[in-house]
Parts: sequence; structure tokens; C-alpha cells
Amino acid sequence: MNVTEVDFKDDYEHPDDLEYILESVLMSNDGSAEFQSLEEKYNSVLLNQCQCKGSCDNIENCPHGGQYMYGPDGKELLLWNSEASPKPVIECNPLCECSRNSCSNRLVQYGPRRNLEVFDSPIYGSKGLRSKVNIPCRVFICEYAGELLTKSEAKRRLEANEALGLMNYVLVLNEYTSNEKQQVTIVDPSRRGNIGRYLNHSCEPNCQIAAVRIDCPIPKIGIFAARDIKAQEELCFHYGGEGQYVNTKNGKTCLCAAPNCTGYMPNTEID
Ligand SMILES: C[S@@+](CC[C@H](N)C(=O)[O-])C[C@H]1O[C@@H](n2cnc3c(N)ncnc32)[C@H](O)[C@@H]1O
Repeated sequence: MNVTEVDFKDDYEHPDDLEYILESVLMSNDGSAEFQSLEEKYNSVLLNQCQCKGSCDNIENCPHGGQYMYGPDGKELLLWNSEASPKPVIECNPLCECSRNSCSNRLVQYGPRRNLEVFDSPIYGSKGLRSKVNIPCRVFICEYAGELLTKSEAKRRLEANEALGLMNYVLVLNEYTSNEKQQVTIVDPSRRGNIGRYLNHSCEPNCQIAAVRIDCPIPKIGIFAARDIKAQEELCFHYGGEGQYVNTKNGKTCLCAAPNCTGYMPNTEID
């Protein structure tokens, strides 16, 4: 299977007045030491390239592989991560020796899948995202791309959103190793973002998020199907990451209408 045969594109139009970006970008320099450290991380390169010949099918040899696998039809790569104990996903990148065309460890780097559409969600009374065609369980949908923020800037924006009654797009992704927080990544697609910004929160979501690294220590927030999803069904993920990725407390009233709805949206906490 040639990975480049998979149906990807990234030329979606945004209905809102914002800058369309293909992947997350650094916030503007505010002169802080925190920004400097974020910028250093953003500009550093992961030096763990593989030396696989051809594809990366042998996960014993490939330092990255093992998180994606082809489904039974052999057509699309699926996220093979267990939701209970997600392992870090590290894709092969241009420094790797494997063949770009046959490597089975590159997915998010090719951009969102086709046939997504922004629509006016009757459930949420605001915009949402759905697919015009069925989506199989565990496939990649799109990145949640936006401005990468320092904690201070994120707190400032969260407070401003609250004070002005604006929708909040800030997503805080915490990664843990055996209960210890290892890295915090904060993405805000409110001013600069991609199609991922339109996914609403559900207490019973059909999508899940995963931290995916390609060639930078700052992960991308990948959104994957958590089950088979029918065409026209609204795509949602749990803003609390179901406890794995995101720190939250109870927030605003949740409109998801799921049978197990807690009544509240998870509220982003930054410590
Ligand atoms: C990332 S945006 C999602 C896209 C947004 N609906 C739009 O029109 O651009 C997050 C915002 O959508 C709304 N939202 C998302 N999920 C919600 C839910 N379960 N209940 C109520 N509002 C929700 C909230 O206003 C939230 O701040």
C-alpha cells in the first residue's frame, strides 16, 4: 500500500474571519522568557530518525512505528493506540531513511481527510464539523491546529473570552508518564486555525485526540475517529480528553444531549 494513495487534502475554506493555517504556528513574540523557551522548542528538531529500508513494517527495528496499522481492508492507516494507556505517537519524518511512499508510519503529516464540512449544528446552536461520507473507526480526521501559546498568554485569553462572553477555542493538552506531567501543549485556533476548530465537545464523543510528533518536540493534536461514524453525523471529541490529556473542571452548561451528559462542558485549567 502506498500511503500517498490515501485521500487527503487541506484546502478547506473557513467560514469565519480568521487566518487559515495548515499546522500550528507560534504565537507572536511577547518578549517573555516563557515565549523564548516555547520558541526554542518549536525550532528544535527531533533527532531520532529511523534507518528502515523501504517501509517501516518491522516495529522491532523502527524507533517510531507501532502506533499505526492498516485496517482489514489494507486501505487506510488506523490509530492502534489503546485509549486507556495511550503511547506517544511519533511519525517518520524527512530525516528518516525509510521510503516516504511506502512508510506506514506517516499519517497526520499529510493533512486532514477529504469530505469534511462545516455546518450550522442544530444541537449546539453554533458551527460544527461533519463528514459527507462514512468514516471508519480509528482513522485520522484532522489536526486541531492553531497558535501555540505560553501558559501566561493562554490564561490571558481564557480570561478575556470569559469576560467578553466569547467562544473558547483554547485546548490544553497535558502528557503524562506514569502519572507525572511531562509536557503541556496549548493550542488556540480562535484567530489562526484549521478545520479542527469546529469540532464541538460531547460527553459521548465519536472522536478522540492523540498527541502526535513528527519532527518537532511539540506534538500536534491529532483527532481520530473513536468509532465508525456515519455521513452527516456531527464530529465531536471530549474536551477533557477523558482524563488522559487535558486538565479540566466543570465549566459552562453542556449542550451535547448525550444520554450520559454530565451537564457541564469541561473547563480548561492551566496550572
Ligand atoms: C472549539 S469551538 C467549537 C466550534 C464552535 N461551535 C464554533 O461555532 O466555532 C468551542 C466552543 O463551541 C461551543 N461548544 C462546544 N461544545 C459545546 C457543548 N458541548 N456545549 C455547549 N457549547 C459547546 C462553546 O461555545 C465552545 O467555547
